[in-house]
Amino acid sequence: PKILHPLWQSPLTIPGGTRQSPINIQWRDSVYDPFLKPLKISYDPATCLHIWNNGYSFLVEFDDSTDRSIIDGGPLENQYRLKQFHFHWGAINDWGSEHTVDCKFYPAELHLVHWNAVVYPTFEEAVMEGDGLAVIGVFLKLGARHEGLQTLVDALPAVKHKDTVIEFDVFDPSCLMPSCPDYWTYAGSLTTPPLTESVTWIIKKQPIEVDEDQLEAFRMLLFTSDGEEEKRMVDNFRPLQPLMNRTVRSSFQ
Ligand SMILES: NS(=O)(=O)c1ccc(C(=O)N2CCN(Cc3ccccc3)C2)cc1
Ligand SMILES: [Zn+2]
Repeated sequence: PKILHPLWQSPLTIPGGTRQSPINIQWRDSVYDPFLKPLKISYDPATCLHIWNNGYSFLVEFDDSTDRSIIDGGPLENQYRLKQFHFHWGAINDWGSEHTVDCKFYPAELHLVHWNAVVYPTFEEAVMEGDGLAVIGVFLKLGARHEGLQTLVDALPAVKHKDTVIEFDVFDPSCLMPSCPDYWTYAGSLTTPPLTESVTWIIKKQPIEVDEDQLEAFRMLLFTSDGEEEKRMVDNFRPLQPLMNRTVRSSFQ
C-alpha cells in the first residue's frame, strides 16, 4: 500500500525521484569546490509584505515583482528573487530540522526561498524546473536570544490559526544569516508537495542561536483553523531522503 505522510497526505517517496530533499550531510563526504563563489545577498526590508500561517508552517512573504531582494553568486548561474521564508521545527529540542549534519538534528531550520526570475516568468513555473528555485537553509540551535527573530516571534500570536495573516511591513531577513560565509550545496527538491526536483540547496554551515522561549513561540502555533480541535504546529519536517547519485559540495576546506 502507498504510505502517505500523516501531515501532507502525500506519498513519502516520489516515484522515480533521484534528487529528493532533505538529506543527511555527511561532512567528511562533502567535496570542497574551489570554483564556488561567495554567496551575495541583497535584501530590501521594504519588500516585506505579511506573515501567514498556511497550515504547515508560518511564512513571511515578500514582494517579488521586482529584483529588489535577490541572491546571486554561490553555486548559482543567475540571480534569484526572494519570495518567502519559513521554518521547520520539532515538538522538543532533540529534533526539528529537515537536513541533518553527520546525522545530527537541530531543533529548527530556516528556509529562504528564491526563484529564477531571469529564466522563468512566474514562481509557479520555476517550481517545476530543475534550476527554478534556490533555497538557503540555516540551522537554529538553542542558545542566546536572537533579537532579530524576536520581532517575528512577537507577531506569531496573531497568526496562531491556519489561514490567518497579518501585515508585516519592514523586516530584513539578512539579520537571520550567520556571520560565517561557509555553506554546503547540492541539487534537491521541495520538502513539501509538490516535492518537485527544482531546488538548488545552499545550507549554511554555522547555525544561528535562538533561546527556548523563541522555540516555544513556534510550538504554540496551530496546524488547525479557528474553531477546529486544536493541533499544535510541531514536527513539520519531512523525513530524510536517500542521497542516491549526488555529491554535496562545500565552499570551504
Ligand atoms: N521546504 S521548502 O523550502 O522545500 C519549500 C516548500 C514549499 C514552497 C512553496 O512556496 N510552495 C511549494 C509549491 N507551492 C505552490 C505550488 C506551485 C506550483 C505547483 C504546485 C504548488 C508553494 C517553497 C519551498
Ligand atoms: Zn522548508
